[in-house]
Amino acid sequence: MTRLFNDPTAFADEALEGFAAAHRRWVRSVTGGVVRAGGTPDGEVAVVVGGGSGHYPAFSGLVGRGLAHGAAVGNVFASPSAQQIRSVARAAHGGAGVLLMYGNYAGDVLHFGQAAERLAGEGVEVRTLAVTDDISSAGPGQPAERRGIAGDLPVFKAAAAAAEEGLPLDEVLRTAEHANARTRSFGIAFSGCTLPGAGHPLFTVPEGRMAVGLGIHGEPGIGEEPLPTADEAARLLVSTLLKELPDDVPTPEGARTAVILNGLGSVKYEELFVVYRTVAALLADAGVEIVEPEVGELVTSFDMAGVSLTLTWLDDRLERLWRAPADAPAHRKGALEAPAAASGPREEEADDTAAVPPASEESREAAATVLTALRALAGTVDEHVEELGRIDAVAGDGDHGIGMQRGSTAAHRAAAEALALGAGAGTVLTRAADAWADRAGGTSGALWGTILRALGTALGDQDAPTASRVADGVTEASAGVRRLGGAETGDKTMVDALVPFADTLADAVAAGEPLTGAWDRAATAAGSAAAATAELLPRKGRARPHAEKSLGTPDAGAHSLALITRAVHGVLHHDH
Ligand SMILES: Nc1ncnc2c1ncn2[C@@H]1O[C@H](COP(=O)(O)OP(=O)(O)O)[C@@H](O)[C@H]1O
Ligand SMILES: O=C(COP(=O)(O)O)[C@@H](O)CO
Repeated sequence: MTRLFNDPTAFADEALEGFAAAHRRWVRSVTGGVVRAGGTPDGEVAVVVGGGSGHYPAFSGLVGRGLAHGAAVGNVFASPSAQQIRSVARAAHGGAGVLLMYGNYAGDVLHFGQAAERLAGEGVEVRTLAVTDDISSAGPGQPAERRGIAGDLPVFKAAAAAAEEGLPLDEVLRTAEHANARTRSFGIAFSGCTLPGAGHPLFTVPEGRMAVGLGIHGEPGIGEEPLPTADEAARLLVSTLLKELPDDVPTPEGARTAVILNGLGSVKYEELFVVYRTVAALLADAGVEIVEPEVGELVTSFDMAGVSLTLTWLDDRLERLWRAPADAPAHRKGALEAPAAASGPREEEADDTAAVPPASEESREAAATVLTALRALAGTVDEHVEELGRIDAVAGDGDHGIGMQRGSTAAHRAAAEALALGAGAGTVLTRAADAWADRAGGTSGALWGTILRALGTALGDQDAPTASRVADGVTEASAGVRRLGGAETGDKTMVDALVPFADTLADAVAAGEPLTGAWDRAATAAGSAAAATAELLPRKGRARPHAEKSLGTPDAGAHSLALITRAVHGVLHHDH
């Protein structure tokens, strides 16, 4: 249960504010997150990490000398937006390039990827690395599909220590890739977590049972077994990880590992120590030498009761980096030398959103209808916020309602501001697109940003918004979402509703049907397709590791898209 909060939608922002106020010796707040208080030494590669809130000390608590140079911090269980990441990366950049590091979640991959593109376009040398240590999230043959959990710490640290040694960007990246390839985690859980403001946990584990193969977003485990003793838990964790050694570690005998026994939020330190006692003994029995173990909370999931074991199989180089001194709010070891010279805080950019491009009278009239449609969109999301969260919690992380609400509210507000400045339909939509992606983060933030932007580009600020321009915009939105997310129909994502929506609209408009009737037909197609996703097994996104659990429940993103298209039809219908 999360008891202490004000407005649940402000929880992440308020927590970050308090964190920064309490840790001024280490960090400085910037738009989108925090950077080291002392800045990045000139000429040093900056390691910028990030992810959703709800995982403290990941990610802000890992910013400090010997560890990350900055952290982009998203909403609860949602990736930070590309804009936040870009802002933190620019503030952390010490002139030698930036390595962006994050867990391998759909929203993170989309937003960090977009941020990397923007930074590169601005002349910042940038590389990305997604941590993939959780062996329960995909088989050994699909390492790139695995998600990042407590293995974040050793992989981030290897990269940051390599940066501190003065290595160039590509060497820092290679070091991070090597550390990631040699890091494996596995976990178990006894109860799920409750998001701020929610009345019940994202999942429950029956009395006397444990979930095996946990995620860090209260995702249910991939299996269930009887509740173990501490020794049995230790045996399960160790034996599972010893069965999957990295390719270049032929046997545990004589190997050396960094070991992390991580508490997920409500397992007591003493309980962790009781488990660690046996973990250490079992590893010793297998001939493994433990190097500087960590037992405590390093990547959490609110009040989830769970524990995970991480092993990073060391070679001489990785061992030196793991042992290197660090001084971050949540991870300190060794003694650091005097800091190298760092440039002062980099200026935040001025807000250039005031002026809008000139627009024709026709386009400004259309912009008023767009605003009404965005109001209806936000209204239907508000009305269904709990239902969307409930659907997402079946096999995902339960935040779809909250994310859509933050995004659609911000989009409506930005659109209203642009309209008041005299913007045309295209600019109103592109401002709404940016606001949605920037405020919401998460997978749906990136995808809805893409949808609104495609529509805005198709409508422009000069021409009349004809039915065929709208249909072209929706067709481009459908292509853009598939390009960005890599999902196709049948993967159980919003694409399953978006493609039939776009295709039906385009066909009806091409057949000469007026926009309102064509949209009606398309919204009906989206509704049926969204309902039919209940019978699909997810192949993308957060729900994938829990495929069977999601059978019988539609995809949250497909359902919200269908609700939105129907609400927008109400506006078109009313207008004509
Ligand atoms: N690769 C993808 N392409 C298109 N849509 C996706 C993809 N991955 C996930 N989704 C959609 O995103 C929805 C979840 O959105 P959101 O709650 O923002 O996710 P998260 O919490 O994982 O960031 C899913 O229900 C699905 O419709
Ligand atoms: O949830 C996180 C980011 O992934 P999404 O796919 O946006 O949910 C975050 O908590 C871990 O980085």
